[in-house]
Amino acid sequence: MSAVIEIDGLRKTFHTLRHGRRVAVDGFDLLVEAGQVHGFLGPNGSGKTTTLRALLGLVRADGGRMSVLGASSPDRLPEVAGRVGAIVESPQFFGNFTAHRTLRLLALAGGVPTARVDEVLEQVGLRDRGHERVRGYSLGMKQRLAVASALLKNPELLILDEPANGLDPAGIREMRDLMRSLSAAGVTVLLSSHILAEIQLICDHVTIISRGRRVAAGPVDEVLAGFDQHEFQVRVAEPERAAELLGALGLAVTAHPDHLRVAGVDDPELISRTLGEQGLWVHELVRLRPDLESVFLELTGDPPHPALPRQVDGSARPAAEPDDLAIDLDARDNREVEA
Ligand SMILES: Nc1ncnc2c1ncn2[C@@H]1O[C@H](COP(=O)(O)OP(=O)(O)OP(=O)(O)O)[C@@H](O)[C@H]1O
Repeated sequence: MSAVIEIDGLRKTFHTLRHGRRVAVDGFDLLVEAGQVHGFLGPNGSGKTTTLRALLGLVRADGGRMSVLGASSPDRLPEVAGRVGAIVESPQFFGNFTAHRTLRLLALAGGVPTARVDEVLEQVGLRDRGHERVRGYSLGMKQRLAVASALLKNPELLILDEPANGLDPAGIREMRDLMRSLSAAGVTVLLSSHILAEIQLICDHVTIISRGRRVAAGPVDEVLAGFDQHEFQVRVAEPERAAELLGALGLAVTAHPDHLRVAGVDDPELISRTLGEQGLWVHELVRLRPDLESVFLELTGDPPHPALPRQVDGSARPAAEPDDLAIDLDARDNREVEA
């Protein structure tokens, strides 16, 4: 498989007036191959947005090498820009415009045939609502409109920063279905998120970042398998006796109010046979598989906490920290103080 995104040893440090030096990304590596739906997972402030911005030439890196679709970034980025759709900064839409008009204007500005507008509206499931004003859209619909705008160029690679952030369960489901259909259509997707269950549902590969560093990477199943404790939940009539019997086999048994957890088991038959031979009948035996949540906690030591929604219309932007407000470090205005 060919590499679509390669990041090798990326470093970026910001300098703020109050806090001084802030290392945002610290020797970070990322490899995204063609056809992947790749999750870029990390807690708030771990460096996801900074990485994506550096990759897309929106902020200057201090070190490391990056390439997108084989072109080194940022110097040769213009050569491949037409093949990449990205939503890293929250796009602002005019509430008075319809989605159709919004996309038509973007298509005209970008030299894209306007026939593409209906296609992308169809692709993101907004075709029936395309002639309504954006003002009346739900957050999920605005997110889909943002994705539609990134799809206008028919990109081979789609980069999305927190596309599911702030969405309700129905919106998250819609976003998941959209990502799946894009992937089926051959688009490589890199999406950042701190919604672990989402990554698990949407993505086939994942890279986990913590404090600016990669802490795990690989196929989602493999990353999870590395954390499998071979653990089972057991419900049985006499849990104390059962715990003794299983403990005597060298298994790690922990008692919970209405069940036992038994770790270190390769074959669950060992549990049912051992207990059955002693007349203890198992009435529930469930394999406990690790989910990304527990992997994430173990790797980062930092529970993900729900961020404020990063809305695509900018109406509910997260409050900036007071020191950031004072010197306005928003890189989009090129007023950040770089290392
Ligand atoms: N323009 C800036 N000026 C100063 N510090 C910044 C700037 N942008 C990011 N940082 C700092 O760099 C670190 C990484 O931030 P970044 O936004 O990349 O994290 P993130 O993983 O995208 O977080 P979130 O999930 O909250 O968006 C944080 O400590 C952040 O405060």
